[in-house]
Amino acid sequence: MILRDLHAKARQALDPVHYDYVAGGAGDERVLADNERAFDRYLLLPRVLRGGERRDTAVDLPGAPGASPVLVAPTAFHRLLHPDGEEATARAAAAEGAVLVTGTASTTAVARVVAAARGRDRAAAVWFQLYPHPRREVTHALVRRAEEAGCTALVVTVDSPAFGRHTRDLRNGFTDLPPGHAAENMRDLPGAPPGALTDIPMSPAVSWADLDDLVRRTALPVLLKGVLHPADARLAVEHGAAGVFVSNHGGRQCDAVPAALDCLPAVAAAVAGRVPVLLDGGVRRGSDIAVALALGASAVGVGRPVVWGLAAEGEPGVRRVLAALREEYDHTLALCGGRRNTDLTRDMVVRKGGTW
Ligand SMILES: Cc1cc2nc3c(=O)[nH]c(=O)nc-3n(C[C@H](O)[C@H](O)[C@H](O)COP(=O)(O)O)c2cc1C
Ligand SMILES: CCCCC(=O)C(=O)O
Repeated sequence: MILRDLHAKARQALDPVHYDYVAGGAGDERVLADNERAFDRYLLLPRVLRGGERRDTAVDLPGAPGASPVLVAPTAFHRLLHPDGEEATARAAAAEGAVLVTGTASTTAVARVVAAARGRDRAAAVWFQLYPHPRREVTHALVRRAEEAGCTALVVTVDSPAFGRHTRDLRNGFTDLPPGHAAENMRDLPGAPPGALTDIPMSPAVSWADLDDLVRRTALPVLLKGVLHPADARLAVEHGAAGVFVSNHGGRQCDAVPAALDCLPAVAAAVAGRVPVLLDGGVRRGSDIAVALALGASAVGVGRPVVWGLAAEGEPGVRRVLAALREEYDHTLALCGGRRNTDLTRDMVVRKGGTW
């Protein structure tokens, strides 16, 4: 309910073109719709008489011990959506104990984002989402910026060998950031001065060799974001990834893929507990988190709900979103007879209308 209210408020507050940028997806927005709908296809089967007075929902993630199971997924251009921008998001995430995945396409430089988070909680974990650049030296410069800023992991987005065709943006002609906004992490790097959306270049030539190069080059754990095929999940582990995000980019890339949730069980089986599996796409309720964790995720990311909270109310809005999800999840865990996240097991999820 809180999430729905904040979404409505954000819609009122935002320029319709910017609203469409956030809300929209690729193609006919089939995947966008299915990400949320997928959660309606799964139900929880609680266990009884085995809970406890206290619950512990914290999870140990790479570079983020004792984190909330709800992460802030990377979303671009926060200053476009609220004047306090990424720094407000960072303070809110830190206050709620949530890992912030800050993006390459940030309208605030990564050093300032991390400083804002650490100003609120000295132990706050900020991960840097990286779009590998077609020129390796630019990728390396971005990684150095993230390392120097104090990020504790890299999240390499691998579902974007090409820019997504966002139907609403094409219709609205949304190609440039308004004056006064820029992708600050790209500043003073080789390439065009950052102002157009496509100044974050994406390359179909990025390969596993580039991942190997990154893993060799940085001491930070490297996670992959945008893995759907179990064979790729296996390769990711073999190439040294410290975690895998099952994600279809919120329905913004290929509009003919399964819902993220539907890909989770096979990816979790392929990874077989060797590294954490995370999921994003369509998570809107505490029970969605419980279903994802039961199907093999260690934690979930939320994208649009965080942006709606930011656009509607700034830092307090983001806090409300993260707190509501965490509290609802904790309540669901209690109702399922669990004390820890790992008490939610595969057998406690059934398909609607059927059983196992
Ligand atoms: C407005 C917007 C911007 C995004 N920008 C990025 C980005 O820069 N890098 C990235 O890896 N994913 C990006 N994503 C994808 C999110 O990280 C995430 O995968 C997706 O939003 C999750 O789905 P949800 O919005 O249903 O929670 C973006 C998503 C949205 C909605
Ligand atoms: C312009 C950088 C890409 C942002 C993005 O990933 C998205 O809008 O989905």
